[in-house]
Amino acid sequence: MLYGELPKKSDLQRVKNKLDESFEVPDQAINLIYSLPKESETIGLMEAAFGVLAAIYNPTWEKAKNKDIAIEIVAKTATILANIYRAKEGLKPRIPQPSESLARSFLEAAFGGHVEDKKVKAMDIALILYTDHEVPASTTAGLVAASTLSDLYSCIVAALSALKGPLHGGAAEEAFKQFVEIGSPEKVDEWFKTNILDKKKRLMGFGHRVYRTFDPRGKIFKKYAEELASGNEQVKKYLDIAERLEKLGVETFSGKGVYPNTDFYSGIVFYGIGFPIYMFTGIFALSRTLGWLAHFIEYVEEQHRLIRPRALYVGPSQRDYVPLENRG
Ligand SMILES: CC(=O)SCCNC(=O)CCNC(=O)[C@H](O)C(C)(C)COP(=O)(O)OP(=O)(O)OC[C@H]1O[C@@H](n2cnc3c(N)ncnc32)[C@H](O)[C@@H]1OP(=O)(O)O
Ligand SMILES: O=C([O-])CC(=O)C(=O)O
Repeated sequence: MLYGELPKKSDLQRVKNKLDESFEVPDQAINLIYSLPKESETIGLMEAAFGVLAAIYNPTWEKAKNKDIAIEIVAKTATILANIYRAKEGLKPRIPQPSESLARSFLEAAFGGHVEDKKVKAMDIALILYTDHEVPASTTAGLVAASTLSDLYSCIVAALSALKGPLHGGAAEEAFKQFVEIGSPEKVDEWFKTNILDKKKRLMGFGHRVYRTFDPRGKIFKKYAEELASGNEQVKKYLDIAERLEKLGVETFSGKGVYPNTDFYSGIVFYGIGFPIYMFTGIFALSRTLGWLAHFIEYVEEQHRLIRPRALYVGPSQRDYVPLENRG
């Protein structure tokens, strides 16, 4: 993602070492997370923590250093997100430790002990599937910040703020909330009729600005949701609800090119790994951080220009200034 080529063994080891030695974050970032109310929203907490890192590190752009800073940021994102979970669950702070994968280091820091292989594998796949997707709203927001030569940590804050919305990265949480609201597979049809057909609500986890067919990542998430559902009745119930809802959604909306997107099944995977709904967008962010950084660095190093759109003024050509006291 960062270097444009698959690494040689020695390159991979160098990147892995850099990642493993970068999990520490300044105490002020962890203290800030723990000082805020437990109900605080996850992406807001990530923005706050990254604001602290931006203030303390404030790195300048240097070709020789940018990619190393990117790896440091990915490691620190895992630390921040694991500790947001721990703070919200009333657990003590814990720094991720080196392991065979970022997925394992992150999960074991969050949950505070050994995590079974099938959950680590599902997390690893989720980190890969969400890593990058061209220039969606969050990447665009971060690119605008990067184009001003703002520091890389601040660019992440910009990207996070756009990711959070339910039309973008927040959709996995909204999709899963639908499954919870429905409650059982036999209630899907009635819920769909009332909410989607009659009240004309948007079916969350469906539709995409680019795809006019099934999002290929959704099929892979579904496969891992199925694996996590085996032996877990609660996950199986949500999967059954999702499958029925998917069928009704495709029957109703495929004519408009609206199909399930990557967020439709990902929440079931995150829930199956053991995370509550409030973590879903944060996990998306943990994965997408690498893709964002690759875009920012490529843009600044290879085609840098300040991003500054113009607007076409369509109002009246002449307006007189009326003093406040004369405005009625
Ligand atoms: C990782 C990601 O960010 S993936 C996207 C995650 N977001 C969601 O799942 C939220 C739900 N989806 C949506 O709101 C939209 O599909 C978006 C914002 C993602 C993309 O929207 P656009 O490409 O701009 O589609 P647009 O809003 O123009 O809709 C086109 C038509 O499809 C319909 N449509 C699009 N998405 C949906 C949906 N989820 N449910 C019902 N109808 C939909 C619209 O009502 C519209 O119908 P019309 O032509 O009869 O008015
Ligand atoms: O590409 C988009 O518009 C949304 C996105 O980030 C994704 O699908 O991963």
